[in-house]
Amino acid sequence: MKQITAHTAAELLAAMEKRELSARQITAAYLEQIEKTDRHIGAYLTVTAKEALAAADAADTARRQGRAGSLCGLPVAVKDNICTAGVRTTCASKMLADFTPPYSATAFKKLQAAGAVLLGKTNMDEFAMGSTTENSHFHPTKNPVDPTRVPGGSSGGSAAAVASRQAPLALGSDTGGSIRQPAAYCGVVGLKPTYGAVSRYGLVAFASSLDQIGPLANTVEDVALLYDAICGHDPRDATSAPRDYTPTRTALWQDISGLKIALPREYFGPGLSAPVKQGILAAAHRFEQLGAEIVETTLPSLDSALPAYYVISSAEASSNLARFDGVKYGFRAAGFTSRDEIYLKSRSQGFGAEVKRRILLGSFVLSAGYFDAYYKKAQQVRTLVVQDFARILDTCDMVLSPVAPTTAYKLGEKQGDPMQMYLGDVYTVPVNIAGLPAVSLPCGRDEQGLPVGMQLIGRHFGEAQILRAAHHFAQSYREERA
Ligand SMILES: NC(=O)C[C@H](N)C(=O)O
Repeated sequence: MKQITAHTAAELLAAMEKRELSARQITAAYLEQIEKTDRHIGAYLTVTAKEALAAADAADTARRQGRAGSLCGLPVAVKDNICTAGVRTTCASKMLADFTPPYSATAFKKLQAAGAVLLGKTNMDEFAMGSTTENSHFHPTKNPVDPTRVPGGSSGGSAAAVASRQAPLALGSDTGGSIRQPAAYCGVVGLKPTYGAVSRYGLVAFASSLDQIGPLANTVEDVALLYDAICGHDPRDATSAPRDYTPTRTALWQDISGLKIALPREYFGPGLSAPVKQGILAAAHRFEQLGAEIVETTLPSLDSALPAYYVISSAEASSNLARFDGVKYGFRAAGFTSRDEIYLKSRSQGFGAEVKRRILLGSFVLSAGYFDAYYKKAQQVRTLVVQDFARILDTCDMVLSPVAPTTAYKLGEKQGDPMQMYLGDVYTVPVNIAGLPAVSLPCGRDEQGLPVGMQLIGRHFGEAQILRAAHHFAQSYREERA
């Protein structure tokens, strides 16, 4: 018999439906796995063991009484920038190290309403700024595939939790690749939903025009299951899209023959490593064998999307993070003699180096005299990126793309070189800039056995279609490896 934690969420759900397993057994098994392995991985910042077992019992009761929601009894890990009422939500920052929110994010409320069980809160780069989870105030997270390497970021804790079987499902957030890149580095599946598909209410804001909450799991089906539970209109988020969301999970098995998949040639420029290039080309070939058509195309805005992202996201961050001033809530430095000194000392001591870098960069590009040259220009580039994708997706169903230029690198390798770190986001940020959905999933391994990821970028609200293509790909890829 397989260990409980070796199952997919869909399998666990089926086992609970047949009364072969209880939510308590499942939750206890994951808590035990956390206890055993998280010392070496560092995926979690907070583990809510007692509350999880109580929630599992409540889920078992609900199921017995015929009130089981779509995630009834399934454990889930939640990134620590998603507010959970009564449970510490730190954003992996000293600034919020003792912050317990009085309310929950809508996405988390939806999980609870569906019967999910919170296992704990996962590590991340401080305020989601970074690509390695090394920018956490608390500790770095290690990649479960090779603990000398980074798990990616900023949702590195969520990806590592799923990859090390410390959770079957996890929520992350993605501003410029923060779900997709750690999924790729850890060899799991992650979805960045269409901007507006999942409520941002209760997600601590980094860059409001780019942030989205999304699911991570070991299979495409589990990602679909979790996405179906969290998407939907929310009047508390003014950018949430009022529309009908049809379940994506049930559509996964529909045929994909005849799908048109675009492959822009700019992806293959300098910087793309050989193993990732091979993985993407092999994936394209596999899609052709599955009956899809690969269409070569161009994405001329690719190179300018990256600087535009860092201008826009930092500008928005400098404004969003102004609320952390040592007065209303969060960290307050000791030894001040004036109001200005509270601000100055609290922010100087409460934020880490990367967060300060982004605030400075953001304030600079918004300042009088520089606004037109940087911020306005970046917004113009944003329009070009939107137009590029619109042109491609007018005739093609989706775009096939690398997730990151390389596989997971060593801990500490890029820590002192922020520019190198930023360059790793070249393939993921255009998707946020255009507000499109994209799923990241494994498509190969390099010589050292490290996972290579690919992403499928869809039309706005085209989650069902990209998940379907990803599911077919993963099925055939797994069959071959087995
Ligand atoms: N937040 C993200 O999506 C990660 C991106 N690497 C950033 O630092 O902005």
